[in-house]
Amino acid sequence: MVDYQLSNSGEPNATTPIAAMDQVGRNPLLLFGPADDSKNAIIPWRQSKQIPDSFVWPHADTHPPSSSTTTTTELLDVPVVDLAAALRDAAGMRDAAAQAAAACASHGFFLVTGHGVDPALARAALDGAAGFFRLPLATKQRARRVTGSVAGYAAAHADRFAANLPWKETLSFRHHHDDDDRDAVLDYFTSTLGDDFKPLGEVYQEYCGAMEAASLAIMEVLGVSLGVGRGHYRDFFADGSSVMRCNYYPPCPEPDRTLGTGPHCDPSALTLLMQDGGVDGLQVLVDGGWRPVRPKPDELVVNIGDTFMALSNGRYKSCLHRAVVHRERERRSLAYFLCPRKDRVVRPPPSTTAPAPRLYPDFTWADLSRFTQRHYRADARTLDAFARWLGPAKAQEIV
Ligand SMILES: C=C1C[C@]23C[C@H]1CC[C@H]2[C@]1(C)CCC[C@@](C)(C(=O)O)[C@H]1[C@@H]3C(=O)O
Ligand SMILES: O=C(O)CCC(=O)C(=O)O
Ligand SMILES: [Fe+2]
Repeated sequence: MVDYQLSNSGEPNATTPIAAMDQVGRNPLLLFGPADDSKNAIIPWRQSKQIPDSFVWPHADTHPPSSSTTTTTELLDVPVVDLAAALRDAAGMRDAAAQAAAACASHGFFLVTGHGVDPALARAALDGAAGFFRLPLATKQRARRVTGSVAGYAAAHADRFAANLPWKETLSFRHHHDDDDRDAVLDYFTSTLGDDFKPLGEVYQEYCGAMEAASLAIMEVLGVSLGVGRGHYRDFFADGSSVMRCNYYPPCPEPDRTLGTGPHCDPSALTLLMQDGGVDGLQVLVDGGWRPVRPKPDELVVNIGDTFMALSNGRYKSCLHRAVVHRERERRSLAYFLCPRKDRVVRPPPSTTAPAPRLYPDFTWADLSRFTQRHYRADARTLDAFARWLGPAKAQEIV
């Protein structure tokens, strides 16, 4: 357990994380110095009153807009799975598995409580993201994402796409166990951003560990719910190569014409999402309508992704979701994308396929990750497009 009390590293300025001392002695706040929007103003898309054309999304994707008062934007009554109860005894596991099964078979998402993530750690991770995105662009660019890699800082993905740009900045990094690297996240922060970012790297190293532990516990529940036992999926993901992403959605002058994240299914297996302080943004497509999801502060949002849909032979649905933005309010979220080790073969256990036919060919996470980083922008149809991309030879294997 790291102490979130950060040490002062040199003169405080807008690029240097500094400690937030408090009387209690364990204040998780990370402060990066005063917000200085003049430094961020060099991000051209945040300057004018009208959004640039490249940020305008098709009507079909933005409709109904976030400001709409139609009934489709009513909050959803989402099942809440108590993870602590599931791990405590057989009755708790039975209840959790039944709730998860119903949610995953219909729209692919549910909420989780009892996940064991220290609230101070969660606060430090959320505040750390707030501080990072307030930094001058030049500092954030030290971690600039390079083509083909999922890791790095990206402003609107403008380096990758020419149209339908998302109104967001992101910082992503891998959480993996390759070569027994126990501190992959921490090493990423110090090697890309510099030693001043060690405290922030420590926070995210520990946060990723907590997210992984919660994800593996959820995998036990999903294994029970699909009748393949607690260990099947848990073991499959135990040495995973996951991705953590901090999302920042700035206020937007025309929120109804753009999106923070367009309609998509996550290509990964499972997503654990934490949203910051009371600003709605995540919407899930249920029965043809976009429905906002507003968890309580101690709840995580869990989405099934394409890789788990394949691992359950389509019995569990990859969740179709999007994130809307606001005129006055900024919003942050933290997403932990659970992924298998890169070379693991994604193949559903036999009991999920018989008598149903196999729906997707065998693939590795390395292949699907490459597909989304180099060939196809993940959307609502990634898995089908990927199966076609793998080619007829692969398709024949599944008949
Ligand atoms: C493997 C990944 C690709 C994306 C990041 C992770 C998991 C989710 C994917 C993404 C968020 C789905 C929507 C489109 C995307 C381009 C985005 O808006 O960021 C996707 C990510 C990506 O390719 O960077
Ligand atoms: O910010 C959100 O609420 C959702 C983000 C998301 O869907 C993603 O990063 O994949
Ligand atoms: Fe997503």
